[in-house]
Amino acid sequence: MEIYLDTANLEEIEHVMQLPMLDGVTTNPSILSKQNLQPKAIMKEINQRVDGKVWYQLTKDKSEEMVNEALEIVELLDHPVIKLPMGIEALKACSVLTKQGIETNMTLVFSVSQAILAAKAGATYVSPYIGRMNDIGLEGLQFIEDTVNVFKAQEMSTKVIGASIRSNHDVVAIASRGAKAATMSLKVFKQMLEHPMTDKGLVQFSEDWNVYQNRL
Ligand SMILES: O=C(CO)[C@@H](O)[C@H](O)[C@H](O)[C@H](O)COP(=O)(O)O
Repeated sequence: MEIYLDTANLEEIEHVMQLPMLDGVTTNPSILSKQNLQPKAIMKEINQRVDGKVWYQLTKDKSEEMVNEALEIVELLDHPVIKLPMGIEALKACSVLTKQGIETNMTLVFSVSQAILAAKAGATYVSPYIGRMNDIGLEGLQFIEDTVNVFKAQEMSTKVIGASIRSNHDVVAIASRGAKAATMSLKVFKQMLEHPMTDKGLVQFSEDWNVYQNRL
């Protein structure tokens, strides 16, 4: 399973990016807007700190402009993934970028039919937003399962990446339903990593070891 950090915060990225299980960093306009640098400057800074894929979401409306924006960003990154917000113009741009060998992600996908169209346009990934679906009473996990099943049945190679993930339990739930990737905040990543019983066990082992060493 691919695991991404959903952030443009350089301190957060430096804090964990050396860990080998992280596959890169995903961003979107809201995430970038929290920084005080121009978007291209932030993307370059992220790229310097990440040994993996760096995802950038296009901001233009028309497919031609989207393709041009994507090509400018691709120049700046070692392993770019271009995110396109679901829509007719994005589908057109996606297919152009795919034909040029650029990895793409159709984001803001909220129905299986949208996911099918994204896959047909050649998207490398589609992003269902689990948290935001659950917030409005939709079944985020069922959606992941249905999309994975349709892709399997149709032999479509597009991967499902779970986005808008709110806890480590969401990560496990989407993994067990066949999502190939997840993107999450540092908080959720830490939830995946840490457990109070691990901490308690470490303290106990260390105390027992010290007692044993002092006795010898
Ligand atoms: O779509 C991707 C990655 O494919 C993400 O970067 C995605 O934009 C973010 O996970 C969401 O915007 C975060 O959603 P939320 O936590 O604000 O509900």
